[in-house]
Amino acid sequence: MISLQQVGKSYGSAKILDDISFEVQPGEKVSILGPGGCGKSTLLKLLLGLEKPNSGSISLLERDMVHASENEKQETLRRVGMAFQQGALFDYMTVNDNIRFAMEHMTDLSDDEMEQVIDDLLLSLKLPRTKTMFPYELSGGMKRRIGIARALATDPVVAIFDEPTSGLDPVTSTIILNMIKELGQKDESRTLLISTSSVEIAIRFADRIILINEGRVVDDGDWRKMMIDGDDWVRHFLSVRLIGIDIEYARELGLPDEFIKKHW
Ligand SMILES: Nc1ncnc2c1ncn2[C@@H]1O[C@H](COP(=O)(O)OP(=O)(O)OP(=O)(O)O)[C@@H](O)[C@H]1O
Repeated sequence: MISLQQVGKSYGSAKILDDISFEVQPGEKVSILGPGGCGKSTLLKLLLGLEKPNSGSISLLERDMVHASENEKQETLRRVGMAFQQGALFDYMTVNDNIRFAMEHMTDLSDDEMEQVIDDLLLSLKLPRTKTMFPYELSGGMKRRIGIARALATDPVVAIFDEPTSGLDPVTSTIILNMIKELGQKDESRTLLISTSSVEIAIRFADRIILINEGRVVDDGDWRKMMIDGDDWVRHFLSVRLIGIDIEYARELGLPDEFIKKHW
């Protein structure tokens, strides 16, 4: 489904990604976690073929994204939903037209079918009244939700969300996180990837975390295991942001007993 092998990327003399390798199987839910500036967005851009790596191979839905032509990439991206952090909506289009634009380009739905999908999505987001509004009339959280709705409107096999909750308040973050999770639960075969610098968001989203630091994969697997068995940096990175949260919430998140006993 997704495979990166020994991928490296530099901008000028700055090495941004180094020897990145991992695979994601169909239906997997994965959080790509790492501190700000560690290279997460760059990694997603490479995966989507929006940028080229300096070395290594990248395959998405069986397509070699390094050597594919623009047409071949577009063909593959028709089956992929994506919402980037700065994934701005088109300012001059209404919410309806923003979502419709994606569907017109990426699906073969009829006008009526598109209308139905948009109405259903906006209803499930509790944003039906935004349909005829322009982006400048929406709050930051609403725009983000519409951006995610747009990524989902095409019913993608793989959906990729870059920092879906950054800069949003906890309540809006939870709404968005649940929205993406529900999407996975509705169709278990759908592969979902998010990137985030929030440990809490990462572990709430998926069991599997690919942990990146300074452009390298430092750990990959179940976060509960990482909390106990990871190296010093991994354990520190995961714990420092969680220690001190309410103990009930710590249990709700599913933090391992051993971890709770040690830190609370
Ligand atoms: N086009 C570019 N030219 C030069 N440097 C770049 C370019 N794009 C990204 N970088 C640099 O690459 C590094 C990684 O950036 P990237 O946006 O991938 O990280 P990130 O982990 O997504 O960070 P954040 O969570 O803050 O968005 C940063 O130091 C950034 O300045």
